[in-house]
Amino acid sequence: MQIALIGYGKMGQAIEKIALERGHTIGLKIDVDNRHELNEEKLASINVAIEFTSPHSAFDNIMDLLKCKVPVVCGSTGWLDKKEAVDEYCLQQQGAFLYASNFSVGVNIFFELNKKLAELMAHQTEYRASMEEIHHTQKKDAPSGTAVTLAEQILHTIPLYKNWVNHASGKADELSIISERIDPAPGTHKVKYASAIDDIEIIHTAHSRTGFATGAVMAAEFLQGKRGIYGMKDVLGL
Ligand SMILES: NC(=O)C1=CN([C@@H]2O[C@H](COP(=O)(O)OP(=O)(O)OC[C@H]3O[C@@H](n4cnc5c(N)ncnc54)[C@H](OP(=O)(O)O)[C@@H]3O)[C@@H](O)[C@H]2O)C=CC1
Ligand SMILES: O=C(O)C1=N[C@H](C(=O)O)C[C@H](O)C1
Repeated sequence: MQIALIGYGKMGQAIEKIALERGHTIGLKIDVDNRHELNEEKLASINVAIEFTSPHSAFDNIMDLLKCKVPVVCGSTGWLDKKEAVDEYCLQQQGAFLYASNFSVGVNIFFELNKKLAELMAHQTEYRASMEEIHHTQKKDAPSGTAVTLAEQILHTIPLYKNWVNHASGKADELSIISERIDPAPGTHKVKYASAIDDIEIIHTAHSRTGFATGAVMAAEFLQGKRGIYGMKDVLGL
């Protein structure tokens, strides 16, 4: 498969390594200084583009790729207020789009665990839920995209919580997400239910970026030749 890497930072480079190991070729690398090369001519031989840039650039990159009829795997976080517009444009273009706030197999299993735990805790009113995420100091967005996914799952399942906030909240109907920035931290997420009697915690700790990069390449392999909107659940059959 011929892959275009949109964003050649920490994740772009990790993805390149895994893609080559899995027998793919990198046909195009786009970064800030050659952004003008994201055009139909340069993308002509590309099977799938993998976009890992930043919260501010992801939307424009995705739209340009869909316009050029290139299937897009996107891992950039912090732009989800525009996801509906992307999905709509993708369907209009009869294109293919796959977004995941976290591509690692472990975190996608953790998402399933989080939903199940929230179901079990939904009516246990003596417990209070809270979340914590820890990442490296270069991370641009807070809370992390993964933390937002986990929080949305809890809000969807436990009627008590009306919204999440990115600070310690004393309000009963707010779910607190605490963000810490420490080097080196590829990504740690904790969900805690605390009561006077005991605490229940689930934690996922990434040891490196290899899991995110491997999942992104698996997603690209899945998306090649498809149309429509997908997530990692489709790739992993969860
Ligand atoms: N879904 C997942 O599993 C994961 C998601 N992420 C997310 O991926 C994104 C990237 O993370 P990471 O690789 O660590 O970040 P980096 O800052 O290391 O890399 C981002 C790269 O994108 C480039 N870039 C910025 N703007 C544009 C643009 N308009 N067009 C093309 N390239 C651009 C940057 O260039 P320059 O350096 O010149 O600014 C940089 O090389 C973040 O949003 C992060 O949250 C990260 C890990 C896993
Ligand atoms: O920026 C990162 O590094 C990461 N970003 C993703 C997120 O925002 O959840 C995934 C992972 O935690 C690493």
